[in-house]
Amino acid sequence: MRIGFIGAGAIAEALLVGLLANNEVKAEDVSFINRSNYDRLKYLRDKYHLPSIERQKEMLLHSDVVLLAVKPQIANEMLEEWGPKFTRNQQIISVIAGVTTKHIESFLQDDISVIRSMPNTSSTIGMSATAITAGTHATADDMNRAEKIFQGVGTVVSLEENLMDAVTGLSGSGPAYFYLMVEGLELAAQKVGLPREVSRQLILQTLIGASHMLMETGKKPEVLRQEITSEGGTTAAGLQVMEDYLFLEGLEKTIEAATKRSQEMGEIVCENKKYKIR
Ligand SMILES: NC(=O)C1=CN([C@@H]2O[C@H](COP(=O)(O)OP(=O)(O)OC[C@H]3O[C@@H](n4cnc5c(N)ncnc54)[C@H](OP(=O)(O)O)[C@@H]3O)[C@@H](O)[C@H]2O)C=CC1
Ligand SMILES: O=C(O)[C@@H]1CCC=N1
Repeated sequence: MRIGFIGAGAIAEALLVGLLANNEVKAEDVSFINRSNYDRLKYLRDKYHLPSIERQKEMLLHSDVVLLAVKPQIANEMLEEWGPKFTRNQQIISVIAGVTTKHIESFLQDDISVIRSMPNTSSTIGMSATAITAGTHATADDMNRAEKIFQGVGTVVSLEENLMDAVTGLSGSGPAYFYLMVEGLELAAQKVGLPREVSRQLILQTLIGASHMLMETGKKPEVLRQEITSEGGTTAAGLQVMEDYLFLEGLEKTIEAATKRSQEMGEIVCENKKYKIR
């Protein structure tokens, strides 16, 4: 399989690392193009032993799979340039937040297969939670191929497109919510006297342990939480403060806001409105 990335940023590199590590693709079959950052292309070429930058440029249009990985505000400009060049024997996979398959299809000449996806940056270590959805001309075989690509970098669910904004707000942005939580716990741990290196080790193992408990015991989170919470004990004291500070309401608002932003970004791009970064 030859795979070409339009957009050579953070998520494109994360996907490449995962795909190479899982032997889903060979370095010699990978190409990247971007807008102007030549140093970035050189970095990728040297680090992952990719073909020369000139060769990559030629290869891109002959890729079996073309991954669209530019920022939403660039999507229309990129689609105007590249859309008419794609052909029916290619498969387009977009990771662009908010942008619909219909919108991408409107730039293509043929009944080309388009799949919209939402991975996250944990692709770098093969631990992404990815959702994919089929455009008008994507066949079951195309979906299988996309599923296989993303399985190389984590787990994959296949969903109706109307759920993709919610996925973007939940698991696309999701790692950031956990990173913020780790940052907050580290600061809090310092305040109660724990050195940073020690607290980081304890927090990370607690996070890993909790996610493995959820996956391996099959118990519901509320059951596992209750198992830790002794009456009148430390956990109850901590959880009470989380409740007082409206932790759950905060999470609800967080996911709502991120989902809404994905919808808005999609509308701005798909309806060609002026893009505003807040
Ligand atoms: N980061 C994340 O966690 C996730 C991001 N996404 C989505 O992935 C997409 C990319 O995000 P991210 O990797 O963070 O973005 P980055 O800003 O890191 O990278 C964007 C890339 O697109 C290139 N580019 C810009 N304009 C063009 C153009 N006209 N033609 C070709 N290439 C172009 C840029 O090149 P240059 O530097 O030369 O301008 C740059 O290499 C976004 O749409 C985002 O919604 C999806 C899932 C998770
Ligand atoms: O913040 C963003 O818009 C992108 C989409 C999901 C993760 N990062």
